[in-house]
Amino acid sequence: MKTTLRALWLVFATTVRASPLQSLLCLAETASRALSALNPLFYGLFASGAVRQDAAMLLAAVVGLICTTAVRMIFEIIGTSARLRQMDTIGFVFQHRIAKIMGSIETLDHQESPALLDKLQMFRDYAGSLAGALNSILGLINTVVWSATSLIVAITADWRLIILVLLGLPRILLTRMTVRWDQEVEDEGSPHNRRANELVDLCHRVDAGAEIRVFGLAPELRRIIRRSTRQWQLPTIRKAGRYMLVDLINGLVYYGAAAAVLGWMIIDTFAGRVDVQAITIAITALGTLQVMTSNIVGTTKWAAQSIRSATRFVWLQDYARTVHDRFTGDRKPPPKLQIGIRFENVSFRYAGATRNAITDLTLDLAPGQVVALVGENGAGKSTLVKLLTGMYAPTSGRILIDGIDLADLDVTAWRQRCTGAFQDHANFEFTAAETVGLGALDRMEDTDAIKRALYDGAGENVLKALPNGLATQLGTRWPKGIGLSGGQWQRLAIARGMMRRRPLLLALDEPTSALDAATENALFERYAAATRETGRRGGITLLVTHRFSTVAAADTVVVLSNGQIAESGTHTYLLRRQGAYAELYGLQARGYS
Ligand SMILES: Nc1ncnc2c1ncn2[C@@H]1O[C@H](COP(=O)(O)OP(=O)(O)OP(=O)(O)O)[C@@H](O)[C@H]1O
Repeated sequence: MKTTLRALWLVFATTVRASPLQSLLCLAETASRALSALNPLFYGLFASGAVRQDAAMLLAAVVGLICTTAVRMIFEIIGTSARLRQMDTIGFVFQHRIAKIMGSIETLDHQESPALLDKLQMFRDYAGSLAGALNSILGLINTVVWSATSLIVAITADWRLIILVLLGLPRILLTRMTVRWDQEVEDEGSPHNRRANELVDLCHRVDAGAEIRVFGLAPELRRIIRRSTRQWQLPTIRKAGRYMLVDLINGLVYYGAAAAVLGWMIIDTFAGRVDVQAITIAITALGTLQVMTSNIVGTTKWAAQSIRSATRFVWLQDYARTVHDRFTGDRKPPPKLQIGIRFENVSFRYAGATRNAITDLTLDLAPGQVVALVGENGAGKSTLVKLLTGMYAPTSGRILIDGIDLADLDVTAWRQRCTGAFQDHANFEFTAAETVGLGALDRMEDTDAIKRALYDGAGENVLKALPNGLATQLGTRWPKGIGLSGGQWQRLAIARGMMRRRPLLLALDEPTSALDAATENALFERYAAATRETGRRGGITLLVTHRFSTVAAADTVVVLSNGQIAESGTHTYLLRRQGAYAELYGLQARGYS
């Protein structure tokens, strides 16, 4: 209930604040529509005036009808245009706010957890109704006012019309049930809709294009998309059948009863017990009462849909706030690391996973050290990097940055002191200068800094190959855009990581996987230089790699296995120890010889 009230307030406050004039005009239109409920009264007056040949009654009825119709029409024209403009404005306001919230969520859970993704999909599917939310609520208020007026007009004409009103009640009461059905349909359909959308997206993605063609996946993908779309729509189709049945039964009962009541009134009219004004109002009110029920049902469902969307918006706000409160402290990172970084009994399990990715891991990283993390696929190397950059919080244990729990640090400030290149780096399709410069927004225009970062990331050859140098647009999907190889993109990503000059943490998560041997060598020499600089400033370089040629130069090598430390020490120590590291090293050395 509290959430619903917050949702209503959100809709009201956002809409009125963003478009006050349009809100006022929409309200005026709503009020004017309620006037049409008086029409049966004027028809009755007209009929009575005609029978009695009373010119004053006739005139009053005609003036009344013209006035209500004219006022309603004028406000309808103004209101429709105001509503359309308002929906545009509010749609934009909400889109902007959604993008802002999504961009501000500090962690990655919402991009990986199926339950959260389904919820977000549902939110996106119905977010459009937020734009018309205030209007839907005004529509409901209008219907209620109009219905109340119609009821009073009908009942004062003849008490028997109460029977018809009562017959409309079950349908109105059933609305509660149908609103619940709507909610169920949305919940049930959303995972299938998400799957269909993602697969359609996959079909358009360049990186999936080759495999889709080589493996002839198109028909299979089409089949899954069709099936998912059917599963998404099936609840709606089933629901439509149920609605039709409910409406049919209600309609039959209502019109059966209406015929009986009307017949009864006609008999009374002929017997002189009911006057012509009352029977005219009754006949006009018959349709009105049926429309009234449909309107109440329709506008309630529309308003309920809008409130559901607004409630989901509130949920998104709360989710972002909870993540913020849980993951962001207010302490600032130190200017220079004195003690270093400590993983203290850290365990971590991904949302929905059945086992830990990291289990009870304790590890000290001293300031100025180059630490290499090695281990088989799935050992937990990238997870450690993500924990260290605050993308997730440990399930248990702590990560201490110079003695301060990462949970107590302002994560944005901490990230500003981190840099690196990531295994699943992004290919930002901007100009080459921007693609690299994004690594330090405050120096995006600094060409010398960008060139230096390119040098440090062994990316100067990429620059030489670009027709317009740093001004070259990257990505063939854009006019005059240039296509790059995987290795070239990777070198730009590394250069981006080199833009930040004084990081406390330089995290390089398999930065050379797509590079050739010569580039890799050049890169390592420059890493060493960058690392020395990072080290002088008390920074730590964490290098995740499968290539042991790099590992030998590290101060400490940590071998991970199943989310735990199998062994650690210098390269020489580990070779002497003849454990897992020595075995892996030997295997790779034999592979290259
Ligand atoms: N987003 C995720 N959700 C659930 N489980 C995940 C997720 N990412 C990784 N895992 C699991 O966590 C474990 C550690 O994965 P991680 O990516 O850290 O390994 P890694 O050592 O970096 O592997 P690789 O060398 O292949 O990159 C694996 O068992 C993996 O299946």
